[in-house]
Amino acid sequence: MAKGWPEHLFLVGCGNMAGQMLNRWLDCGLDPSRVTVLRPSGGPVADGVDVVTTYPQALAHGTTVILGMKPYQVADVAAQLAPLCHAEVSMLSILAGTTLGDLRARFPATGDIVRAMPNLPVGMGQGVVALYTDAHTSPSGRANMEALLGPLGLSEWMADEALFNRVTALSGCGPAFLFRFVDALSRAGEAIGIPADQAARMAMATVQGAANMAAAAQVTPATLADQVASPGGMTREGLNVLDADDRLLTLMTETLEAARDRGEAMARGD
Ligand SMILES: NC(=O)C1=CN([C@@H]2O[C@H](COP(=O)(O)OP(=O)(O)OC[C@H]3O[C@@H](n4cnc5c(N)ncnc54)[C@H](OP(=O)(O)O)[C@@H]3O)[C@@H](O)[C@H]2O)C=CC1
Ligand SMILES: O=C(O)[C@@H]1CCC=N1
Repeated sequence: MAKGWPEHLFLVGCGNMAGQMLNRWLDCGLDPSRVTVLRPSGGPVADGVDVVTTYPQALAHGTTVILGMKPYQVADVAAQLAPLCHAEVSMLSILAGTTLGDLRARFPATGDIVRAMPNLPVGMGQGVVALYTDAHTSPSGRANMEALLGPLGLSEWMADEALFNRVTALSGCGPAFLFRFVDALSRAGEAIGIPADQAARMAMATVQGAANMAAAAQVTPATLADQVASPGGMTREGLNVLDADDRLLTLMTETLEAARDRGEAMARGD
């Protein structure tokens, strides 16, 4: 690893998620000539990045492989990729519901293997990346992955792999849940009579401003909500709807549980 970047980066799949990661790395100074992307379509990725549709003859020492295809493709990919892997190859998997043990079994000769769960805002350097590895990964391997993932946003090691599907539900899937919320806020505004285009603009700007404020605040989001709500005023009436029988909390808990359970089913091969 030189200056925080791997000598070579080999991405297997580069769609919505891995594409955001790569864009951020390139924006932050990764030399595109170090990057090879394997994607069946062969479509271009970025200036200077080599795109291939078949596997190379070998992977050079110092290569970091990113598994960025769909989880159900791991068996097909391993059949072709595992023979190329060796102790001087590191691997970062972003496959949801695919355990480290499964990866070690499919890529037994690989050196360091790290499981990561990013989310889409990594493309802006404002993502969240959960990480997990085992004792087979060297301290330098951990440090190298931390350096690679640093430009993507907040990254945190999980102490227990059992937490991985749970954190995937929260931060990996989380952007989709927030996008739904923005859409619902906008459509609810329209439902009470605000012109649709204005409701959409104002909902988006409200969420953006409120999220930025919450991130910078010295108090919790729960306290901030109370600061908006004047006693006897409008906000309190609205919060009473969200809070009745813990309605919003229950909805969010059920949402995360459903996503978590799907990850656990995927890990069982269902
Ligand atoms: N989307 C998200 O928000 C998140 C996704 N993930 C994980 O990221 C991974 C990819 O998801 P996402 O980016 O949404 O999916 P996409 O469908 O956008 O991208 C999949 C990529 O895999 C490539 N591909 C398809 N078949 C193969 C194959 N047989 N061998 C190698 N590559 C192949 C595709 O090639 P081509 O470009 O040619 O079509 C494409 O580049 C998943 O494992 C998912 O669990 C993790 C966190 C968040
Ligand atoms: O939906 C999925 O399975 C992946 C995992 C997190 C976000 N997308």
